[in-house]
Amino acid sequence: MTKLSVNINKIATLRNARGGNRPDVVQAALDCERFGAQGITVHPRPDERHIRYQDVLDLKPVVTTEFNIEGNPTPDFLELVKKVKPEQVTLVPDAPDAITSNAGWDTIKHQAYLKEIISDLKAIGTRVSIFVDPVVEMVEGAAQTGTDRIELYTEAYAKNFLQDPAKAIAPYAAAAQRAVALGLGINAGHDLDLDNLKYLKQNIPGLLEVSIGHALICDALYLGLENTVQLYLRQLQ
Ligand SMILES: CC(=O)[C@@H](O)[C@H](O)COP(=O)(O)O
Ligand SMILES: NCC(=O)COP(=O)(O)O
Repeated sequence: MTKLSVNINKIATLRNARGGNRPDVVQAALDCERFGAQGITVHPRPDERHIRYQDVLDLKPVVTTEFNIEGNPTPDFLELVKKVKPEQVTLVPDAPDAITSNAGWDTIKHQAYLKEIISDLKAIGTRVSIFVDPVVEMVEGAAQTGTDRIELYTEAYAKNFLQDPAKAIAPYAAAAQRAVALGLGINAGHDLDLDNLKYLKQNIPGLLEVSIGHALICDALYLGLENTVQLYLRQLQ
């Protein structure tokens, strides 16, 4: 079974646009769960452009599915994660000014750095996933860090899917096969949508979780949040 974790970053983007509490991020998370989402993902960036650290603190006591916190493991981020103790933390190498996540970890160059951070996070009982490109050597490096899972960075897949699905999925299938052989759990995310999700699911055996935000929230503007969550869930059946 592949779980759908709804990333609610863009709910917070809309809320922050006017300075009030509309839409209510906590209520949106609870509604996504009520509509069938099996997880809630947030990515509190250093500039708090969307999800704020306070949102994470407000969400933790009320989220009843899996709570996944994504971010670059800065001291402030790690302090927040250790305070909240989510079911999962997903480490990404984003620069503070990145417009969005745009690369996976170099798990060979940063292996010692990641190994130490992952050990600390696992010690608090949080599952750790790290964001990686679909490159077998990066998957092999990830296995050496002690991470529980990898999250395959699917921007390239999404970009190439419409033109040539088989070519787009090939590196992901190879990376996933190596990950399974190394005992790593497989998550995936970034730019997944209603066009490309089913093919990804069909071609990545053992895919445990997809975290989807931008396209899902955009779709919900036209199709409604409840309907949209259930449309995404149907792609994973
Ligand atoms: C890691 C990843 O690809 C996404 O989870 C990321 O959180 C998207 O960030 P923005 O919502 O800021 O684009
Ligand atoms: N880890 C991917 C995620 O949480 C959402 O990415 P996107 O769907 O907003 O591109």
